[in-house]
Amino acid sequence: MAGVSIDNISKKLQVKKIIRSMPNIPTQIGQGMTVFTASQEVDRKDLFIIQNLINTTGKSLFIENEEMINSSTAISGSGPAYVYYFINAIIDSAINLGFTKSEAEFLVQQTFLGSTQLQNRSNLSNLEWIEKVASKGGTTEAALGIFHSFDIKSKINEGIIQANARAKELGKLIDK
Ligand SMILES: O=C(O)[C@@H]1CCC=N1
Repeated sequence: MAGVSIDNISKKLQVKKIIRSMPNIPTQIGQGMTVFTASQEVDRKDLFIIQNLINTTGKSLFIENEEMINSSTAISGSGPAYVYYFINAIIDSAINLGFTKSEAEFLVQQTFLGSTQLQNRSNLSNLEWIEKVASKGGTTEAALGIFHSFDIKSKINEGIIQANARAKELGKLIDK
C-alpha cells in the first residue's frame, strides 16, 4: 500500500526487520521495477537474499532514504498507468485519422514496443532519438511543436508532483 512507513509497519506488527518496497504492475510478467528500502536491523546478508527474491519479478533498486519510496511510487509505481494513458491517447488519435480500433491498437502497441526496445539497446539518449526521428520541417517536428506550445512536459511534471504529494499524504493518514 502506498505511503505506509517502516515505523508504522514496525509498530503495528511488532517486528524490527522490515523491508518496504514499491513494486509496479509488470512484476506480473517478470518485467517489474521495484524500489525497496530496509529498517536498520536488516543486515547485508538479508538484503542480498531479499534483492534476489525481488529480482525474480523484474529489476530492483535499493535506496537508503525511505522518503524516496514515495518518489518511486510517483514514478515507477504509478508509471505504467502514465504509459497506458499516452498509448491510449495515440490510439484515439489513430482512430480519428481513419484507422479501425484494431488497426490503431496494432500500430500504436508495436510503435511503443519497438521504440522502447530500440532505445534500450542503444547508447543514445531519448532526446538524441527524438532528433533522429524529427527531420527539419517534417511531420514529427509539427507534432512536437504543438506538444511544446501546450507545455505538455511541465503538465506531466505537475501530475507527478501531485502523485508524490498524495503518497506522502496517504502515509500521514495511515500513520495516525
Ligand atoms: O495508485 C496507487 O495508489 C498505487 C501506488 C502505485 C500504483 N498504484
